[in-house]
Amino acid sequence: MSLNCASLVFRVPCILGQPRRANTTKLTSTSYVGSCLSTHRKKSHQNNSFHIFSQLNFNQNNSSSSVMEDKRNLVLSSMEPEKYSKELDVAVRVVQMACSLCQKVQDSLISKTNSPVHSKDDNSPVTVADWSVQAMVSWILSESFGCRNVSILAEEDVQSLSTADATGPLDAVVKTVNDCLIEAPHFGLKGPQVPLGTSDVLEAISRCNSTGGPTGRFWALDPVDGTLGFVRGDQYAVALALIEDGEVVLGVLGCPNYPMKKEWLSYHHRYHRIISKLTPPSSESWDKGCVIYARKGSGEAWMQPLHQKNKLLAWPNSKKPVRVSSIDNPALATFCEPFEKSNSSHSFTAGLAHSVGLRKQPLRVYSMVKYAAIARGDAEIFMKFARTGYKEKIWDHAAGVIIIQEAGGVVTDAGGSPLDFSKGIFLEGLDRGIIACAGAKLHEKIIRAVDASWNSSSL
Ligand SMILES: Nc1ncnc2c1ncn2[C@@H]1O[C@H](COP(=O)(O)OS(=O)(=O)O)[C@@H](OP(=O)(O)O)[C@H]1O
Repeated sequence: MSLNCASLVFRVPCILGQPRRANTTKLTSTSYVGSCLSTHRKKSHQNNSFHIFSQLNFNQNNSSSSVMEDKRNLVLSSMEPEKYSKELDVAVRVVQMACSLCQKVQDSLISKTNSPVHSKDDNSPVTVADWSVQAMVSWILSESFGCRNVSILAEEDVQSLSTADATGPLDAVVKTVNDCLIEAPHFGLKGPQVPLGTSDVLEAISRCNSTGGPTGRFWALDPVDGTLGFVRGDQYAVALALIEDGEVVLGVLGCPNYPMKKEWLSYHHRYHRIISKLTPPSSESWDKGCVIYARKGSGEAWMQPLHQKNKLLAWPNSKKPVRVSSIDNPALATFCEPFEKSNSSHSFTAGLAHSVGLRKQPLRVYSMVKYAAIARGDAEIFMKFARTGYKEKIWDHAAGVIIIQEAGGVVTDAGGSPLDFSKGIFLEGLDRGIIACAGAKLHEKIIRAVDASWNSSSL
């Protein structure tokens, strides 16, 4: 694995870990501004330390040896790579690989040469891509950090794939995983020396058996988020987050069909495909798809284009910063919500939208691409109100939440409390729904409207 360290050598450690907010704390505009200020302070700290480093070099010849030793120690301690830099490097590369894998499977699904759609016990469609991404990510993370150091909580379980009537899908998964891993060097990662066998693939999937919790470190993976969008040829995402002691510290979101023209988000992806076929390829290689990522406490979120076939992944050279929109006028704001009304009450959000003065039609998009849209500044609000009794899973939100927060936005439950990733697989204690906004002003308006509508309905 070639870790890109060039940019790290002269950088000082970024102070991670903002003070943990108690789960009962409501997020207000003041706490939001507070988090922006702490980010600013961290940046000043970085600049100061860089200054100290230059100063020490300049004075070196005039110093006594013991003073020089002290200074050298000071410099060495400030040259430590940023925390989680290797984890972020590997996570971005492996999500790039996963996007490439998914694109191939989705293309074959659309061309109908074979049909990789299968049914899980709960009748939701699950694809070869789900299992293959999970196996591939699990294998790469284990190789990069050592099996014993990697704990993964992921969506797919191995049982349905290892039964006798699943030999067709299993063979397809093994082939898909190996076809993907052979490309690992293009992504700056090391693949296996010999192709993985069936038992290796099953083992990689079954290794993702973490149950999360408040202590220790684990990865949360949704191999293909928005399965319905995926099988319909529309939006979906690959989501990978690193959670440490109950806090999300890294988030990486691959969005292979994210259109570069934001208006196209509201069109069915079929339209994008037809137009792409009708128009000759332009010199603009970045026409759709991106990987977005953020590290806790950095105050920054980034996106990069999808890896180009047969090229070496140029990362982080190709990254661009993303920032939430500055629109705080509800009449100009775009709000997104789940595509399926069974996943979120469209009528309730329509009422809320009306009461806070949102005027635009809702943008219904599958998967965590909605989080990406807020982080990139293409939409201002995301609301999800699942039916009573449904428990949100952490892999459906962890990566998106940290990316929006570091891009300058606010994410809470509908009562204004932060989402709690420390309670295992589910977002326990979630109050009614999830609200993500580009800014504190819009967020407060929506929280107030939710409260008002709840109170009036209980009268
Ligand atoms: N009943 C119900 N209510 C709420 N949420 C549910 C429900 N059932 C499933 N899920 C989870 O929602 C994930 C898809 O959420 P989205 O916001 O992407 O919805 S939608 O696909 O746009 O309709 C979906 O993710 P995937 O399974 O990865 O597709 C599920 O984790």
